[in-house]
Amino acid sequence: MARINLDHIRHAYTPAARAAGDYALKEVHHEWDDGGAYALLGPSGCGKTTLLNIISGLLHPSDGRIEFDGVDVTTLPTQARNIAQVFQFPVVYDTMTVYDNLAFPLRNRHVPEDQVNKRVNEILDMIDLQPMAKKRAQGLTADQKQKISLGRGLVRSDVNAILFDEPLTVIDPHMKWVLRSQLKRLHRQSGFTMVYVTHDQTEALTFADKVVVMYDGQIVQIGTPAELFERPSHTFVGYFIGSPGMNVMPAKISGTTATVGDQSIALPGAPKLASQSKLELGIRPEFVRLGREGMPVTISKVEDIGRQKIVRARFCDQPLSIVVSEDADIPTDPKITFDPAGIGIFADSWRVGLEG
Ligand SMILES: Nc1ncnc2c1ncn2[C@@H]1O[C@H](COP(=O)(O)OP(=O)(O)OP(=O)(O)O)[C@@H](O)[C@H]1O
Repeated sequence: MARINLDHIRHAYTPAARAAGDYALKEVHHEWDDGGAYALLGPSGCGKTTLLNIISGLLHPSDGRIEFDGVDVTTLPTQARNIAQVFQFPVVYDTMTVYDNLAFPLRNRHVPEDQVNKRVNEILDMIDLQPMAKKRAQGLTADQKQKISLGRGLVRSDVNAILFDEPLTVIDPHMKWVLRSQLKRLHRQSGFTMVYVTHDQTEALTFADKVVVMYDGQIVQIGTPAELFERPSHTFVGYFIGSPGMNVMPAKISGTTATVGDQSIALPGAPKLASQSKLELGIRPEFVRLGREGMPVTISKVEDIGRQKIVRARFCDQPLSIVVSEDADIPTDPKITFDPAGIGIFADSWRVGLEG
């Protein structure tokens, strides 16, 4: 397993790149722990695959260096990086049996046959394909084939890292849940360094210890699922993580008071603002309290989602979502307050600290 050091990496697909906007991947400078489970999460086109391909060696970055355990691998081809990869669509040898497909990476490295047998059987149990071990891969369904691809990615125990590129896309929803939990368990048992690309927040949050949120070619935050929820560093993280996402509204700040429309909101401290910039107040729907006291809102819709209700409202001419418990009373003259612990102030989309 390896520690992965991304040292001032940038990548542009156009050779004459100059401006920041020319780069599909803007500067990335991070060190990822040996044995960590990282999910690269973000919308289509934000640069996840570009970063993954730089780690795997399919792509050489325009600038910067990449190291595995302190060894510079920036210009090494994929084969020389000792990694396993699982792609979005199955890559299997149709004429081989399921067993032989899984054994292939081990036999290729001359692992003794008794160890091959032990390891392949462990993986067959894990991906639930033991009954099909002797069948040729040819007649299998797409999700069975993808399970073989996943198994092949996991079968070796001597790799630097395992890279997954949206590996559960073709898997049916129930099996997706099962495989996600198994991957998590396997990560805990094995201590592999894993990097998992997805645009699905549930996949990222259940799989990863650390979620790497990407937006517009940048990493906007690396954090545990709880950190991303409680302290989003960027408004994008606020509304991409969580359902519904964080409420973000334009605000004016004076000392420890934020003003939204004609309403004044007391802050737990004065924001440390450097210069005039676009200022916003962010608050997750779970931290908005609905009752008979506070600031007036107009409710447009109440959605019952089982144990909770989502109240869609307007506050100072801005859309506002509120999460309340399923048995909560919805007042006829609704008012809201903001839990100070849940308020964030953002300048040019980035969270600013509060004094005190
Ligand atoms: N081979 C290429 N040549 C030119 N531009 C590319 C190439 N590959 C990707 N891009 C561009 O680079 C940016 C980042 O793409 P990338 O595939 O890394 O994003 P992504 O987050 O993985 O998206 P998706 O989830 O859709 O795969 C996009 O604007 C994309 O159009």
